[in-house]
Amino acid sequence: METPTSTAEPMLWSGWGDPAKAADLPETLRTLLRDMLDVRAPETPAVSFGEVRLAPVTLSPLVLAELGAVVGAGHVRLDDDARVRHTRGKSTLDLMRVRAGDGSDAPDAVVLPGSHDEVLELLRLCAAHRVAVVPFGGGTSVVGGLVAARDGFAGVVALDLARLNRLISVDTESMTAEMEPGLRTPQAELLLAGHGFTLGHFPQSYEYATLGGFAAARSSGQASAGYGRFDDMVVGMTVATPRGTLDLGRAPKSAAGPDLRQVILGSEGAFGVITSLRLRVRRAPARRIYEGWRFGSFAEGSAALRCLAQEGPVPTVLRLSDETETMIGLARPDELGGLASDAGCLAIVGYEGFEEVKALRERAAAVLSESGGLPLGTEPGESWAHGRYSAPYLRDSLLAAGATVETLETAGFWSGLPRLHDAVRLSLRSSLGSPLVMCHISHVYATGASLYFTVVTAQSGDPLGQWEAAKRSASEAIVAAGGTVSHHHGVGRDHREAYAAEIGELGVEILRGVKDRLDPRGILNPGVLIAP
Ligand SMILES: Cc1cc2nc3c(=O)[nH]c(=O)nc-3n(C[C@H](O)[C@H](O)[C@H](O)COP(=O)(O)OP(=O)(O)OC[C@H]3O[C@@H](n4cnc5c(N)ncnc54)[C@H](O)[C@@H]3O)c2cc1C
Repeated sequence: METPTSTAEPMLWSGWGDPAKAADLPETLRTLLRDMLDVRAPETPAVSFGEVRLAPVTLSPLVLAELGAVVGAGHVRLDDDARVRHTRGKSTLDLMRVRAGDGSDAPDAVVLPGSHDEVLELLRLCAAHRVAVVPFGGGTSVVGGLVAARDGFAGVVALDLARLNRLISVDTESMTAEMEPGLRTPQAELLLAGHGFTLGHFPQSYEYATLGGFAAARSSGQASAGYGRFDDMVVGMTVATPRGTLDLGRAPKSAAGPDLRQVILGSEGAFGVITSLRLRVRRAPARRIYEGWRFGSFAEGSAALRCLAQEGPVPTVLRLSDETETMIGLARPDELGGLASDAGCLAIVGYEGFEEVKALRERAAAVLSESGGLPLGTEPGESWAHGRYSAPYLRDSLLAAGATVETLETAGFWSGLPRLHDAVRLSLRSSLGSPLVMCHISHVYATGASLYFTVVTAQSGDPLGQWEAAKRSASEAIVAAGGTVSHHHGVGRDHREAYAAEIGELGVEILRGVKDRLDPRGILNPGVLIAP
């Protein structure tokens, strides 16, 4: 059993990430916002921490004492700091609400269990007292996955899994590691590095998101072409539910009926709390090379990526920015807003591995060249790798400057991708007037790919309503164009209606049936995934 030696700084309560890394807006971006989007400073600046309005704690002292008896009184927190930091997630809407002083979704208490058995006991108590429970990993949900419906409940607790942060064991022969859900990615990587392994999961939320959150929301990292999505990495898991324990995954693959792991993956805390994961690991690579390729158009670049995804060789990182994103420089955060003069679309192609990297790179280069790509060398790739986690810090500065910036993502089959790309852009433009809409192919498969959109627009007098309406219509456009409402962010509350449209009434009934069996009193994340 190994525990991490370092923990990251607590996340900024009103924005993203480590407060020490707050980013100023480059002058080029300020000009762009003013001249292109007519962005003006907001009339009301963000509130200070002390001005966030929290609802009074409704949980009775008796219930709080019982929770404390399970985890130890020091692990039940009622202070404003803990409550504010466990209010919602990190979507732009979440940030706007808290910056406006709205702490109405704050949990009554934050409870930190230290073992699977403690989680089981907490769930039993909360069911008995009808207390809603929000499993809380890194708090980086961008789909409203951390907001519980309060109606009919005696109160809400955030079940923070940070103390479940051990590497339990490594099976070097099977190349799997059993790890606890509260491990943040840097901690997990550090522990695995001690054994020469890596997970290879590098989402943009890398610094703060946890293993449990990745499994619960079916996350996908920036190197998914090579290492796979997080749900591909999960070979086993233990889940605490109000009805008892589920131990899933006794073999890598099985024909023994439907795979119940798939019921828990993506269930976003609505069916149970993941208390340990058995994960496939890879040997930590000795070589990493990232490079840039330019294509004449998004269509040409997409065809090249499809060719690699279908015929191989498949690089570890494979992404392609559309013309607008290439022009703004989003794929090269160090030069953001510099308005690249050469037209076309930038692809970032990365290789991680060992001796085979050289040959792989040569074979992939031949395919990319034959598909019309122009090699740009490693400089754009290194620039991308250097700035890959910095964009979320800029979002805070953009918000403060009066711009709404948000991302949304989908996936579809290759044949439907152009239609999906057009449909989302059209919908965002018709809702928002003249926003800046950028897109890249973020994850590729043999049969299709994921499209990841970044939208920047001037804030209206009601920025929350403005984005809610735009997001609703974009989700409808995605479903109508045959895409999925989420490739890797999950459902939460924000995508609930669109998800229901995607799976149909019968699909929702199946989920409701599972929930009723595992969580008969409906205490787990009420309102997330399916309507309460
Ligand atoms: C700036 C930014 C960048 C992002 N980039 C990416 C990206 O590149 N790729 C990507 O996939 N996602 C990305 N995300 C989304 C987010 O990081 C992922 O959804 C991630 O999986 C959430 O992990 P978390 O630990 O923060 O979970 P949380 O946000 O704490 O929880 C997410 C959901 O899972 C539930 N949950 C958490 N832990 C458990 C558990 N142990 N058992 C059961 N349920 C649990 C919660 O109740 C909630 O519904 C990004 C988010 C932000 C803010």
